[in-house]
Amino acid sequence: MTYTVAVAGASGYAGGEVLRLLADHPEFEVTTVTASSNAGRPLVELQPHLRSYAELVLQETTPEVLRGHDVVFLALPHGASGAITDELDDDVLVIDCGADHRLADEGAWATFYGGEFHEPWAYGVPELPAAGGKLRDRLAGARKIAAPGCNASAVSLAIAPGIAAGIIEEDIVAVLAVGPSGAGKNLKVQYLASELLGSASPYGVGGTHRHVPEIAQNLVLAGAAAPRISFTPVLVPMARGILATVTAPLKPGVTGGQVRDAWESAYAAERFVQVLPAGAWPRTADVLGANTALIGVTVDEAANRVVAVLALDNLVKGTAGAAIQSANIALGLPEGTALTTNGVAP
Ligand SMILES: NC(=O)C1=CN([C@@H]2O[C@H](COP(=O)(O)OP(=O)(O)OC[C@H]3O[C@@H](n4cnc5c(N)ncnc54)[C@H](OP(=O)(O)O)[C@@H]3O)[C@@H](O)[C@H]2O)C=CC1
Ligand SMILES: CC(=O)N[C@@H](CCC(=O)OP(=O)(O)O)C(=O)O
Repeated sequence: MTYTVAVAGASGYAGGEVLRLLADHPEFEVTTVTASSNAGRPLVELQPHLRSYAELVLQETTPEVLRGHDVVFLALPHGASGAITDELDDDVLVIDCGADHRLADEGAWATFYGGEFHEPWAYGVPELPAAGGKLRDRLAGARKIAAPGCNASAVSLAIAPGIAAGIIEEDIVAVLAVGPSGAGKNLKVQYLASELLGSASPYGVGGTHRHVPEIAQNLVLAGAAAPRISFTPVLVPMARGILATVTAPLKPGVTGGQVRDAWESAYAAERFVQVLPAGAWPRTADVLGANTALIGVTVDEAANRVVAVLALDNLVKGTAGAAIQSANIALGLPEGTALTTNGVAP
């Protein structure tokens, strides 16, 4: 069967990546692409690397334009999708790459985002441990899916095995090296090459970053009671990629062997989340363009902390790949359709 697909926000980074991956999807046919200020322009003017879509012209992002498709991917700024999703039919599969349908806690939404609150949807990180199973179970048959924040998925996937196994304290410290494409095609001065190159620049420091409540929500799903999360992202000069270093204290008596077992068993059956052999550490260069998250894990004996290091591509496993993987699950298609574990190197 062929599903007709609309991609809203197709002139942006996340929408562009959805399109790049969907070009290899045998069951999805993209018939409509939309934008805002760039509506009316040919898609390839904005996305010159997407040659297979040469015939498509960006339309306005309205419910009327998006209606009539089997699947709609929304890659709009947060706050812009809620009004549109309210107008689409219940049986249409909608995957929102923005934050509007991620949080269940209205208070957290008001604190970290503000504006109108929208109901939470099934969360698009299939491999996350949740209540003895995986979030994948909640995506099967879903028609409304919230794709994750890229930093939130990196931190959550890195540390959730320790929470699910009950072997770490709920006192998480995460420091991330992140590429500027996570911020979208943003014209802010801090994303200029002259500001980024040759520097590492922290932002969202001190518990203020919007992904803190999203990570907490994920870890509660994995079995935490009231996790404390210290989260510090650092912009570094690489176009895309996240390297998350996440640590937490071990509960008394927990051994290195138990840690390795917890991480390996959590992801043993997963194709897109892989735990590296002891002593091996992931690099962002190994996951660029791939839907893979790679994890290295060890115990720092002197500090009595587990140290998990995870690399993913913010635009693939952190957004567009997660969105497509989740859509595949929702429709009962092979989960990895149009997705690869192979990166682009060097
Ligand atoms: N970049 C990343 O790594 C990740 C992004 N996301 C999320 O994906 C979404 C898109 O992000 P990203 O692609 O990075 O952002 P971009 O800024 O690159 O793209 C934004 C897109 O939305 C369109 N747009 C802007 N304003 C409006 C509006 N008011 N109504 C409708 N469309 C509008 C733009 O159109 P035009 O070009 O015409 O202005 C463009 O197509 C965001 O919610 C983001 O948080 C999630 C995880 C990771
Ligand atoms: C470099 C940079 O600014 N990155 C973004 C990542 C955004 C993301 O993951 O998406 P959502 O906004 O949809 O949550 C940030 O840290 O906010």
